[in-house]
Amino acid sequence: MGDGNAGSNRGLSTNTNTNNSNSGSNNKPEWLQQYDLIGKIGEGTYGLVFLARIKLPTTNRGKSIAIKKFKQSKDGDGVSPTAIREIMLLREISHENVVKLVNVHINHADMSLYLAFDYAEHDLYEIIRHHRDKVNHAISHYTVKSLLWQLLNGLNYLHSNWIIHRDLKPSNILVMGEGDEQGVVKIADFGLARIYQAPLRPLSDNGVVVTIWYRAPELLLGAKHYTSAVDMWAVGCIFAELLTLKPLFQGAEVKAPPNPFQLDQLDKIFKVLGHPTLEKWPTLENLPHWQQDLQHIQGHKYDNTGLYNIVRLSTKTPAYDLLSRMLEYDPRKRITASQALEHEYFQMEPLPGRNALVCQTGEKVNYPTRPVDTTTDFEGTTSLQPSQPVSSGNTVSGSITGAHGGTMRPVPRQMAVGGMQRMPPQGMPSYNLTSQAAMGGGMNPGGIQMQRGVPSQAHQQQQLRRKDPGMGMSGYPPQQKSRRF
Ligand SMILES: Nc1ncnc2c1ncn2[C@@H]1O[C@H](COP(=O)(O)OP(=O)(O)OP(=O)(O)O)[C@@H](O)[C@H]1O
Repeated sequence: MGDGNAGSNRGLSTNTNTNNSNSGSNNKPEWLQQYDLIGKIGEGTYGLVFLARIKLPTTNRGKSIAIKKFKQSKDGDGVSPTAIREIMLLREISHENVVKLVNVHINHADMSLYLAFDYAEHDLYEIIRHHRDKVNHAISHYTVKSLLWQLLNGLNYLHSNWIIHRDLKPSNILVMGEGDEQGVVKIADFGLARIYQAPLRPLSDNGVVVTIWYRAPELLLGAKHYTSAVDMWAVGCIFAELLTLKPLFQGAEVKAPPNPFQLDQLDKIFKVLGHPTLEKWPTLENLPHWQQDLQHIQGHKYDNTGLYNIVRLSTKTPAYDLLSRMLEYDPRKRITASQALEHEYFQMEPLPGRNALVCQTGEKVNYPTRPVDTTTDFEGTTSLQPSQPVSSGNTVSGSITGAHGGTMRPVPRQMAVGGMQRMPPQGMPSYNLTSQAAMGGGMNPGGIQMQRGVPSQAHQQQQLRRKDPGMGMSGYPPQQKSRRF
């Protein structure tokens, strides 16, 4: 990888062996033989996400893993040493509410990158969609509160470690399916924007559009520097979406690099919250797009529709109070993750719990498992075995189906043509990647322990139960210990 020291400096055993030859059968690169590749589960700005199982003989045998394959940058310069250092830092991040990066693999030939994460069966995008489109009723107060508390808890940990997520949105907030961690929230995708040093624009040219719906007003107005407050704005938007099942501010993105004036998105925000004033947000006038805002927007009359109307909460409720503090215009006044965890909303019944996927009564809530496209391999083009049973619950009996017979997600967020939802079953357009035959030299290949695979238990058969207080949560701030977790 050209920068093997990045890991060893962090006390990791980086394997800088540049032997890219294949070993074993099936013409697979050495590192890939640790896994059974099941199929593609998603596509984002930076690449494709695959479901795989650990198959080598260790205690983790059969464990589901999400492997995120990063595209080559447009100029084909691979992964920079700086990016590698960032990634190795991410390996040290460890918190129950943050998805675990379990391994890093590099294709030395073109420096393409594969990150292996713990697999989570659900995400907030799908949970919200399920309630909105399938069951047609709101998410329970207990579940909303438990999801939000855990999201804030993970975020508080990241912020305490000087990591700003920058791209929080429902699909990046994962929720564990069946098992010890059932119903536990895991923040995914943190730190990746920094790796690519592309804060507001994706490198991708695959038609996937980066959503701006969760973007903080200071960024929309051209702020150059991120602070942790941008994440809190996104959490506010997500909180509202959990309550209403609809994105709070659905603006249309202006696509002109770098960081253009996002008129429509700002307009959507101002319609709900009113136009910000210099009195409430004094540093507003220093923002690069403020003048444009004056020209384009200030003439508009914003009849403040009222956030409370949209989320249908009385302004006197703690839930509304917390939400409005998250959606405070001035980032310096916006509530922090640690303050939010202490908010009255979390002190009152129903108290948040560790397993968010149960009702307050303890009854399980069933959500569909992730659809898996078993026809797409790591190259994004060719066919895997046509139909494999997917034992984490994704019993796949076709090319793009889920356990409940659903198809791949319909066009999500602002997904444009080329996103997986519009993918024809035959596969995806290919992109530049050295053939698997050239792959190898997995970084820290011993990073995960493996055993020969056995199928994992059938999914969604066990009754979900609320976990006891204080169960095995790592990294919780001391003041949270008395909570139900
Ligand atoms: N560890 C994981 N386990 C299970 N699914 C995952 C995991 N990480 C990501 N996913 C899923 O894979 C899909 C694509 O994720 P990815 O992060 O690449 O894109 P995104 O979040 O949809 O968009 P973007 O990359 O533009 O932010 C999403 O549905 C996401 O929930």
